[in-house]
Amino acid sequence: MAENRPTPPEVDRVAASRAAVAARRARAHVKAEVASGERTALEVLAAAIADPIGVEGRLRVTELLVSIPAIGVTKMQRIIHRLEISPSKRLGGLGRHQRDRLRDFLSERPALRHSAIDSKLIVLAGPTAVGKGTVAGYIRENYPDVLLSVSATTRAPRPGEIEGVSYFFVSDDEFDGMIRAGELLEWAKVHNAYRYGTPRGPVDDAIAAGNSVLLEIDLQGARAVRRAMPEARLVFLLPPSWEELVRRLIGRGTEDAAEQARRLETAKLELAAQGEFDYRVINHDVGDAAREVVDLMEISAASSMP
Ligand SMILES: Nc1ncnc2c1ncn2[C@@H]1O[C@H](COP(=O)(O)OP(=O)(O)OP(=O)(O)O)[C@@H](O)[C@H]1O
Ligand SMILES: Nc1nc2c(ncn2[C@@H]2O[C@H](COP(=O)(O)O)[C@@H](O)[C@H]2O)c(=O)[nH]1
Repeated sequence: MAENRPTPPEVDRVAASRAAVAARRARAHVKAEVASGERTALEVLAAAIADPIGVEGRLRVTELLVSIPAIGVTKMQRIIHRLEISPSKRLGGLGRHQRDRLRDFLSERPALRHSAIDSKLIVLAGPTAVGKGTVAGYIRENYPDVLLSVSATTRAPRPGEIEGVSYFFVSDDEFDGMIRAGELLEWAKVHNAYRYGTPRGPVDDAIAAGNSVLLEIDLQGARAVRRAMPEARLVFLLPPSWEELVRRLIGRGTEDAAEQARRLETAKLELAAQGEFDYRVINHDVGDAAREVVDLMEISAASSMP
């Protein structure tokens, strides 16, 4: 059976592919150790410096960074750009200055060791014109530590609304594409009219980085988030009275009479569902309501106010 034996080049190829699999496993093991906190990224960097062609030395900088619980892909890309390190660089192949910059970065940021458990996801819902957008805007202006999710919508911009700040204004086809690509954490057709959805990426990144996130969405969206992320805290914003709600809707003047009537119909259903929420906040005064919502994230105003 000697003729069935692999010829020497084949033996080389088999051995090389086994070695590659073993090396990949070893690198995965190092990443798991960093992710679980068994080893710090600094310790891994030190091992790579001591042995540039060992397991740690073969690890890419990008792989090391995303193993750290507080760092998602977007944040990692920002970090390597700032440290002027190419995404293909392995730890063992870093130049002295790059190595020093990475070491300084890792040692100066103890907060990076915090896990996603520190983050808070707050969902702010409530009937039309209660002031959700106004309160969320106040939080964006005055509490910069809170990430305000920017939704995608198929409705047209209102005067003064800004693309990428108020919403991502997309066509029906683009919205379909986002759903198909799994880019939305939740989405709903609101007031039986247009579709609205929460882009998943920025929310995941913020939570992975230990930051707090606020979603200002409708009741259907709040229910969907509760199913997907049971740790989310659901806040229902209430008007001081029904009459005041109608006054705010009409006073805003952004909908015609038919749309106002449709929204008030939805509002009755939404008000009836307030018992499903973890907290209720009455929007008498915008600043007070915003503070109550932020307090639920346990972010101290002193550290958050500019
Ligand atoms: N505390 C408040 N006191 C008085 N007016 C308010 C208060 N909060 C918001 N408003 C006003 O109420 C109107 C509706 O507010 P806003 O557009 O923020 O509501 P919304 O809940 O986001 O509505 P929708 O769900 O329809 O988008 C706006 O004209 C806003 O200026
Ligand atoms: N389920 C979701 N609802 C959303 C989202 N973004 C906004 N909304 C809600 O839509 C209505 C109407 O908003 P408007 O700006 O047209 O007045 C309001 O209740 C919002 O809270 C979302 O991403 N998902």
